[in-house]
Amino acid sequence: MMTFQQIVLASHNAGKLKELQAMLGDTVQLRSIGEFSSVEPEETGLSFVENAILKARNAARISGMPALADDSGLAVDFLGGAPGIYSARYADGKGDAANNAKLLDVLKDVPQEQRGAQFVCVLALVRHADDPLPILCEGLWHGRILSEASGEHGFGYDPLFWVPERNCSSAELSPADKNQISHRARAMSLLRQRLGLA
Ligand SMILES: O=c1nc[nH]c2c1ncn2[C@H]1C[C@H](O)[C@@H](COP(=O)(O)OP(=O)(O)OP(=O)(O)O)O1
Ligand SMILES: [Mg+2]
Repeated sequence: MMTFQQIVLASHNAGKLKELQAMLGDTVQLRSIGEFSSVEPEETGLSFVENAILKARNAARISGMPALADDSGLAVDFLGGAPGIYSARYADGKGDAANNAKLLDVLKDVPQEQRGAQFVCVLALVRHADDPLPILCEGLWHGRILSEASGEHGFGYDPLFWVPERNCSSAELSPADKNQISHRARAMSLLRQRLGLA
């Protein structure tokens, strides 16, 4: 079994840090890569797995610590899985509000029953920068894209993501509830099992 007291989180996204730390509990402390560097690596991979590994290795190299990365995004059925790994860059780096506005616009004439989508999360944990055996865990969350934004919690595409099992948007869920059922929660549950924390 691997034990870690501190892991560096290879993410500059404060929403992810908050959610992942809440899921991990206080046995493992996540430190933000932002404490070590403000430079974000270019996400050149073609898959969530590749980008998660790339970010984890980069953070381990910079910090000298074991590193956890989260590569995640929204895969919309009608768009053949787009924006997918490009979710954060969908509106050319203009941020969450612009990404959401673009998605609403692209789907404006698409009827309800064709608005299915999945949130995807891949977690990659490396013990050191050159680790030949990263731990990889994936989680999916099925829902639908709303035709207007709703809710104030969460981050990213949460206001546009309808959660069928709760009858509300992901941004209307309490943080604790989202952390029980989200794509990230599913991936983290697998990771906790792999680390012997579950
Ligand atoms: O629970 C979520 N609720 C709403 N939106 C979400 C969620 N999970 C991922 N997303 C969206 C945000 C971003 O548009 C993309 C992740 O992109 P991704 O590159 O993995 O993260 P990021 O650039 O924000 O931070 P970083 O790469 O430093 O970890 O998917
Ligand atoms: Mg990113």
